[in-house]
Amino acid sequence: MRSSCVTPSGVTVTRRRDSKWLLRWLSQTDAVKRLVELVEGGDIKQLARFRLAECDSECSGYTVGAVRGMGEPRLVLLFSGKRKSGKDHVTNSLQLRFSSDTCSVLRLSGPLKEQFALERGLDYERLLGATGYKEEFRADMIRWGEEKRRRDPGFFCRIIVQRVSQPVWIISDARRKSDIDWFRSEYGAVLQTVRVEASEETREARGWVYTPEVDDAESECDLDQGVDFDWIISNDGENSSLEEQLNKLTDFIYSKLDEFK
Ligand SMILES: Nc1ncnc2c1ncn2[C@@H]1O[C@H](COP(=O)(O)OP(=O)(O)O)[C@@H](O)[C@H]1O
Ligand SMILES: C[C@@](O)(CCOP(=O)(O)OP(=O)(O)O)CC(=O)O
Repeated sequence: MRSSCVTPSGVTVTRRRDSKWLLRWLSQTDAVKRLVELVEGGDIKQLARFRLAECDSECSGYTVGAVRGMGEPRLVLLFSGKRKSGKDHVTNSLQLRFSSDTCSVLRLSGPLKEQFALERGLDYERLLGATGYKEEFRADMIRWGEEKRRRDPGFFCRIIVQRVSQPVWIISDARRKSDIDWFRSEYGAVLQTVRVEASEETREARGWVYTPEVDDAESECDLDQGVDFDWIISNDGENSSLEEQLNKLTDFIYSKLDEFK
């Protein structure tokens, strides 16, 4: 679509530099109504890939955010790594390099922990943290999640991709080949796999203690072999080395975003 156009009925639609759309219209209700008409009428076909998100008043117009569900991600980075390798640290650091409109971190373990906490009367927030609380319940959570995945391998994958509005998705915690297979089948054209690695010494220094039924289970080992990762991040040494590796990944992300400008 051109960066700006006026529809036959006089609505100016402008694509802003941050890829949002500015609708110059008089009221939010009218803007929504008009947007639906435009999309349904095929007036501005490209707008069909977007839906109205939060409307904020700006120059008496309204912004329209790109929203997944109707839009597709431009890049999906699927991270994996053993526990305490630094998946959360690395994915959070990467996200901080982008605006919250651009990049979202999605966790497969999120809905798993939420539902598990509900069923067992546990503290969901504490399960999200990197403390001993999560470790106390990890083996049980693994078993619980495996049961769900056995019946439906895409169960958690489908939940986390709902209603994501950003064009860049960072999935922080693929653990099984079935996770990679699911994302490959849904988003193969824009998928990049990223492995975070750290030595056992480093992981121990971060609190890792070998635990049978966890560290020898599929959850930790399924991706040890048989996957040709697109990116490998070594998260052992100096933070400057991590920064350098993240710089390369960041450049790659921007290059993918640029392709759509
Ligand atoms: N490069 C790093 N620099 C400093 N602390 C790190 C680094 N990588 C990981 N950590 C810390 O190590 C711990 C485990 O990392 P985390 O990202 O939670 O690992 P994972 O998600 O793979 O289990 C966390 O306390 C985290 O802050
Ligand atoms: C039951 C789990 O989802 C728990 C995962 O919790 P986190 O993703 O918080 O774990 P680490 O970051 O590796 O420490 C594992 C699974 O098998 O699905």
